Amino acid sequence: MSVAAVAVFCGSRFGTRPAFLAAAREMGTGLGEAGMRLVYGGGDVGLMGAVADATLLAGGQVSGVIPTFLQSREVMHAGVDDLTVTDSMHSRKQLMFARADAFVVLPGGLGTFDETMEIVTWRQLKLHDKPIFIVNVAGWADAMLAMLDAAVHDGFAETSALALFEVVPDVATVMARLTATPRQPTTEDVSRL
Ligand SMILES: Nc1ncnc2c1ncn2[C@@H]1O[C@H](COP(=O)(O)O)[C@@H](O)[C@H]1O
Repeated sequence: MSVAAVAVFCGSRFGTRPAFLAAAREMGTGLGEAGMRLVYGGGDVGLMGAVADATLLAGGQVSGVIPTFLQSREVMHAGVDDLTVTDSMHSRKQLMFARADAFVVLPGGLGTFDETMEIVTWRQLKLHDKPIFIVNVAGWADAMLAMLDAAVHDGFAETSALALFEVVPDVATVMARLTATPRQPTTEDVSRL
């Protein structure tokens, strides 16, 4: 069975290039059409909102997880099937992790970098073994990937750290990989965080 639920990390802004919004919409449409549930940050802003809107438009299911203090800043999405309000950023991230079988990173800013590094380092610590895909739309992730390469070059990470995630060029490729990826167990992972 392929993955059932996919957490998407991406920007709360649209970014400057049209390719970013196009990728977010394509991602949401792909998940909806594939019958995979979107797990995301629960906001109705930027690329986050665009992924959720496109998933819903394609007939898909959406789980949003938003902390109380961001409810107004990220404009909690009123249209999602299942919206959970958490008491902290940490519990938001933990719940998103628990609900997802795989992680997809689309273009974004500091929050997206934080979420990406956390889920990668949790895998490095063997707290989970769920697949992580970084979609390098229009090269937006080049600088982040260069930083990781530098960590290996400078002796702060093993070369094997670069295999904790997979870099794909576009949404079509990540959808093909998600479809081919068997579902991983979820509950045991959560209890160790
Ligand atoms: N420090 C943060 N840790 C986790 N998540 C964060 C943090 N700062 C912002 N976020 C969330 O990430 C997404 C995207 O943020 P961008 O900065 O636009 O990439 C958003 O839901 C933030 O709440």
